[in-house]
Amino acid sequence: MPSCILAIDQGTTSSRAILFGKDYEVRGTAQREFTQHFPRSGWVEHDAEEIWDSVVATCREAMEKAGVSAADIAGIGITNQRETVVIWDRRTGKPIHKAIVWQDRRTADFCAALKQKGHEAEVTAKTGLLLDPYFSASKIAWTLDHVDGARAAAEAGDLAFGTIDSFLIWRLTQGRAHVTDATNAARTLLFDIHRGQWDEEMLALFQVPASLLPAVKDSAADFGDTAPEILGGSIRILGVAGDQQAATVGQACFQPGMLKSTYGTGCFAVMNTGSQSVISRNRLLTTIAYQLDGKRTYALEGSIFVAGAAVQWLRDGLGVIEKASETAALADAADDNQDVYLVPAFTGLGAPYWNANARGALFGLTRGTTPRELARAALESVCYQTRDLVQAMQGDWGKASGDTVLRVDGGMVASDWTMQFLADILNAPVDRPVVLETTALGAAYLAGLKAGFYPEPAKFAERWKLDRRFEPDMEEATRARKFAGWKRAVKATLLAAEE
Ligand SMILES: Nc1ncnc2c1ncn2[C@@H]1O[C@H](COP(=O)(O)OP(=O)(O)O)[C@@H](O)[C@H]1O
Ligand SMILES: O=P(O)(O)OC[C@H](O)CO
Repeated sequence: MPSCILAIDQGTTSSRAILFGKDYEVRGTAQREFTQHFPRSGWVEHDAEEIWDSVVATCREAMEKAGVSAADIAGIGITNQRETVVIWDRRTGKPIHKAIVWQDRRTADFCAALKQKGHEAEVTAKTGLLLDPYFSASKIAWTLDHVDGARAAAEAGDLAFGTIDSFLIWRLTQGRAHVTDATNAARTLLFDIHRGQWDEEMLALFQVPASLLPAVKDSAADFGDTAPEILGGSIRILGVAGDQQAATVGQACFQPGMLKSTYGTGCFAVMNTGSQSVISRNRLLTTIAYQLDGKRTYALEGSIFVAGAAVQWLRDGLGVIEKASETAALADAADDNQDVYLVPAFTGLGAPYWNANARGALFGLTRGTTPRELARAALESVCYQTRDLVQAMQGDWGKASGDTVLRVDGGMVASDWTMQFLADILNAPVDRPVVLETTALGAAYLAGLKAGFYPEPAKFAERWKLDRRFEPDMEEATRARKFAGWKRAVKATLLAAEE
């Protein structure tokens, strides 16, 4: 009898494999970071081969640690960094270019030109997204136009496009399945989220041949079987969702109005809006939260490109910390009389500003500014950005106001300091669950649901357990002053990005 589900969480900075048992307990886990390539300002690439190696290695390691074999695994759930583009040759399975990562802004001009021609309204109406380089379509077009012979090969049907889930499934099934799920398709700018189909007009607009595209399935579906030699036996792939959607599932945000925010490299707030696809008036995205039995559940999403990445910058760029966890002590010791703001627009600004040309800025520096104030500014910037998103959501969805409770997860929520400041600046409670690996859990749940290993959503929701609730504890005047300072800093950053 199978005793667990294997979740593959292929994130922006690392790949993880986690085995979950019948009671959602973690039976084995492995994690591997991989190389980030920054070939030019605003460009971010990954080596899809390195990603593949990291995924296989972590799966094998987690299985070994848990002492399980392929026969013990009821199914695999895959969750992934979204939008990132891999294009490979169907004949060899080899990528034709490095993966262009969601953070990459190289197609900013291409998107701006389409916007200028007035295409954004139709794009948003169909896809729920905006004309921004964040999403896959312009990155696919770029690859086809910059790799020798790629466009001709695509037109001849020799190439395949996929987000990371799709690429991994292709490799795991040794080319037998070219598939994705609706949540990942919904991030490409090529998918009509209302009809649940690839859209001819979007394909024409972005000059993407239909022959490149994977088949789109439910989030809990039969995605193919792994080739036996990879994990020591064939395992069924039964769940797939983009990582933010998987976290929404993992946090059991199944009711309309429920809101989660995940703090990894970036930060993504997703609110379930049920069967209703709410079109935002505040520059949020409309997306698919999950699709089960052909039925789509929609969500509003606010996407911030830099959250934990600001902490990584303190560590790797400035070298002022050695470990991410040092930021809390530094922030605690920061000088209260210095109002230092970091606007971490390293790869532009996401929701609700959507400015691909903006670049990061620091405000309020004095001779007395030290790494302490920088660390505090980095942590605070993540919280200010969340408040921007929550306010935008409240504007779009009245019910999320007042008694909003935010369910948080992701690597950065280990920071109590950040979570307290988040509650303070939102003036709302912040709930951190016991299980922080909600992304992987969500993917495991989808696979387990399909396998009949896990029960229906309502039962799954009952197991959600609170680790700690952070209650707001800041004077209104302080909150207002600090947030007004943030707004001024953003305004100045946007001004500096104007030509
Ligand atoms: N204690 C901490 N304080 C602040 N930031 C942290 C802490 N622990 C981890 N982080 C940040 O969280 C991020 C890692 O989160 P994770 O969910 O693993 O990201 P991803 O899935 O995007 O790779 C890193 O950017 C790291 O800097
Ligand atoms: O890898 P993460 O957790 O930062 O998530 C990346 C998002 O899916 C990008 O849209």
